[in-house]
Amino acid sequence: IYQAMNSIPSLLESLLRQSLILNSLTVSFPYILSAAATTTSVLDMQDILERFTFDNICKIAFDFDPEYLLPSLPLTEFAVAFEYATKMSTNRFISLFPIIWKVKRLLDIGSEKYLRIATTEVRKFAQNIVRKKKQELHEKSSVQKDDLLSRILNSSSLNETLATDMAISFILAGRGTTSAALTWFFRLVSNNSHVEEELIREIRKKSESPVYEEVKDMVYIHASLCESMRLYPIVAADTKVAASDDVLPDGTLVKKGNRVTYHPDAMGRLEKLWGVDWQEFRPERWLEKDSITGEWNFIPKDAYTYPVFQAEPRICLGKEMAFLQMKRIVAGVLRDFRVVPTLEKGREPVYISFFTSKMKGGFPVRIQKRGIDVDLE
Ligand code: HEM
Repeated sequence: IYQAMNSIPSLLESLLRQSLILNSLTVSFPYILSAAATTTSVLDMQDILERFTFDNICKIAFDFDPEYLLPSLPLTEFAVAFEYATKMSTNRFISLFPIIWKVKRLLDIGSEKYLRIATTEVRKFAQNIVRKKKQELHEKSSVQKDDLLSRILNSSSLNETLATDMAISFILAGRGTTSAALTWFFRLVSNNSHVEEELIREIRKKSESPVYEEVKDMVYIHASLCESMRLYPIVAADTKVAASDDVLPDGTLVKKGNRVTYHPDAMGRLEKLWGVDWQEFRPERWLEKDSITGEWNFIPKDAYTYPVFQAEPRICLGKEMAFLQMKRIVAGVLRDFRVVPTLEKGREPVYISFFTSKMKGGFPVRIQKRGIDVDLE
């Protein structure tokens, strides 16, 4: 399993590279945005992005399209169950009196009863995918399948339970993360016209359907995404349990079994790390202008200053893929559309966190079609 895990980052990246012209990005997504641009109706951008990234991760990880991003925006029972299960599991973590949820679980009542129903629903969904995939591989053993699950099932002897757990992990890791990151990104960009102009300038230097190398090369988008995740990290706080006694660099004693939590949301707002202008959304803090060519160069921060994807040895396995996917979506959306939040002036969206963070109540926006060259003047 460990061997299979090690190959995941490059595998994910190459799978996304092959399907860079993502189906829903070329069909459903522009259709929904174009339709919204012809009316004054309000769209929940967070919901659209969640549907899109869910379809996308299922396609890449399992070669299965659940079609949650259709113009009809179908009801998503699985997504509701998944959301409920993550929320209630987080509540268990932060509960002051764990005995309460343990008793409820024992008696199968209240929130614990609903959690059981929701997790059964989630498991059933993932189990179906694994069973179908096994069947498919059995029937067409000579056919080389390119999705992640096929490769993992082919290269290791995972039992069904473990394969199902892995499928659920991938849905959890790939669904709410990039959609939440993009939600905050579009919100920040809509408030910062100079950033938006610089983004459009970069996007318009590339082709209309940028290929892998062009997407990789979009450094201003990359810096803007890093900057927006500094202010609104997707995993706001992350807890570890000490496997043995240890001493932290500042001398704090950590006993075996103690919990230690680090807080990327607090770290991203520390003056000591980011300077007096830490409150500003300023992608330029990640960039340097080449004195000869005038082009931007991206200057990464070390993972301990910016632990948004955690750090080695358990760094996010989907990091490169996530950037590639998010950059492609940003380029696709901003090239043609302007995303205009409809929150009343002065009302700030609320950042909430259940395992992964999101915008409370969704991100209501109007979509406007962008003029060809009007916006850059
Ligand atoms: C903006 C997007 C993302 C962010 C900010 C992010 C962040 C993180 C973080 C903080 C962890 C460590 C969690 C922990 O161990 O406590 C993690 C783990 C992981 N991520 Fe991501 N992630 C993102 C997108 C993705 C995507 C798209 C995938 C691919 C499907 C992915 C796959 C994984 C996997 C498999 C792990 C577990 C690694 C391990 O336990 O060794 N992530 N991610």
